[in-house]
Amino acid sequence: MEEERMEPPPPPPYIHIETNDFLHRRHKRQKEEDIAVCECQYNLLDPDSACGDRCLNVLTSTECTPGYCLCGVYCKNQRFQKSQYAATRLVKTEGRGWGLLADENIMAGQFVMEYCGEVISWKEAKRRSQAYENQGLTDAYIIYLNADESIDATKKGSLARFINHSCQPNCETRKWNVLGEVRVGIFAKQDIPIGTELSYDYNFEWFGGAMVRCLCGAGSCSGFLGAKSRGFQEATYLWEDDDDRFSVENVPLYDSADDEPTSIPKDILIKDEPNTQDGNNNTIQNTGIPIIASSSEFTPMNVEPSIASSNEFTPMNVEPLNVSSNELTPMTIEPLNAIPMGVDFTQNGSIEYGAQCAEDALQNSTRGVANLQNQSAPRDNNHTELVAVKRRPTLRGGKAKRGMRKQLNVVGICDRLASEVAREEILYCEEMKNEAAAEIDSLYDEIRPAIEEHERDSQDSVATSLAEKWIEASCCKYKADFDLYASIIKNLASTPLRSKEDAAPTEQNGLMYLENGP
Ligand SMILES: C[S@@+](CC[C@H](N)C(=O)[O-])C[C@H]1O[C@@H](n2cnc3c(N)ncnc32)[C@H](O)[C@@H]1O
Repeated sequence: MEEERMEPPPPPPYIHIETNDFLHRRHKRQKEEDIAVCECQYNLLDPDSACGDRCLNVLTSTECTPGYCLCGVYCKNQRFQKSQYAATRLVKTEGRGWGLLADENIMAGQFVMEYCGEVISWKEAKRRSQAYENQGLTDAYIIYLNADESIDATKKGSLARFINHSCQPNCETRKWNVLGEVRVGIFAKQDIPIGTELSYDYNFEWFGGAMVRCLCGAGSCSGFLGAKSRGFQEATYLWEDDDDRFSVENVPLYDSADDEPTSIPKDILIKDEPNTQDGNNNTIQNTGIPIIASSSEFTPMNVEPSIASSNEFTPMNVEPLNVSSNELTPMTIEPLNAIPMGVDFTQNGSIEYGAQCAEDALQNSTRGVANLQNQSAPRDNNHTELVAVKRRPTLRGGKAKRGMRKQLNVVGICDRLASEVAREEILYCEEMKNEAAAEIDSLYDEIRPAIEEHERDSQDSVATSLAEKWIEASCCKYKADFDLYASIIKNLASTPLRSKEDAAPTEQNGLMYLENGP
């Protein structure tokens, strides 16, 4: 007698959508001048002529705009718009909740489906992520869309929300420009036989959530979900003791025999499937479960021999300025601030000269540069006031707020110098320093969005050309600082001084004034 199979409880309800729901802004309307028109012309004898791999729009991950493509109805480059999804089915997995199987043979490069959900701001994503965690939700569905926005498929989403993570995935996410909006698609990285579980690497897309031990079973498994994502690095949480889903004992042992692609024989699937793909905004209620495989018989992941993932992020040292400008180099950039070389103020406002002071300053300056080169280097915020990887306080209007520090009263110093030439030299150096500082400030406005984008979405890097400009401007600023301080020291040491009474500086704007001159 056949043993009765226990039906797993259905997935928690969610609203099924097949286009993104914009919560914090309107859907962009594509302007006519922004429409990219390809040069394809449909040729009956060559189906690929209608916006296949050679189409200029396809090559730039842009979908053709209906009415503007000469191939008309034959255009094959409107897959997001037409929801041309691969056939898939839901399955209950062992230890990883629900997952999605290929329900047809999927070809390498094929568009599998769009990751749809609610488009929310990055701030809201952070808030929601925390709220979900507080509510005890262990499954996280928020992914990055771009520098400022995320897609949350927790309450509303497409079937892509069920695709689990693997450290050796058979799919990947790709961003496409569709009618002026960026949309995230799941694409097959390789041929995927029917019945194989679909997976992609969450590392670069996942916003994070409760820290979850990865059960993908791959030989090169990184141990945790999104282990390389920023969400993971920022995480401070631990999983519940009694949540055996995340316990070490339940991590499946890797056996290379499991590397063979597995598929679920159709006859073990319970055939009672509500159609979750037909149309938008269908609430999937607990009543209808898509085709479900018994968890005990299901060997889900199609694990491949261990090869380093090509999109693995490796922080790089910043090379000298002769790197080709069109190369993209992931890096952390820290704006550099004035570091007095050999001159400093003591608490009572007097100037101190001396080798130790100069050496400290030099060390701090070198440390600032070292931080540019090595992301993991400890940060010394005393001397690197604007640290790109941290959110900084801003003034109204978005301008960076400079840290409160004692300033060199150049005018006061010049007042004490008897020589006009010496005064002019110092004032000239100060002007150079101010120009270099202004250059850094204006460059910071340019580089900040790029840094933030890089920060939030490791796939996007700060362009090397921009990084080069930043490094160059930082070096100029260092040099200008150095020249100014060197000039002050030289002239103070070698030029006659005026008496304090003649020069007595007054206090202005809370600036420290030279009181204890020789
Ligand atoms: C986008 S959801 C995927 C669908 C989910 N399994 C479900 O039942 O709805 C991501 C969540 O699935 C689980 N998950 C995905 N991949 C996993 C893996 N390789 N190991 C363990 N849990 C995984 C984690 O709880 C994660 O937060």
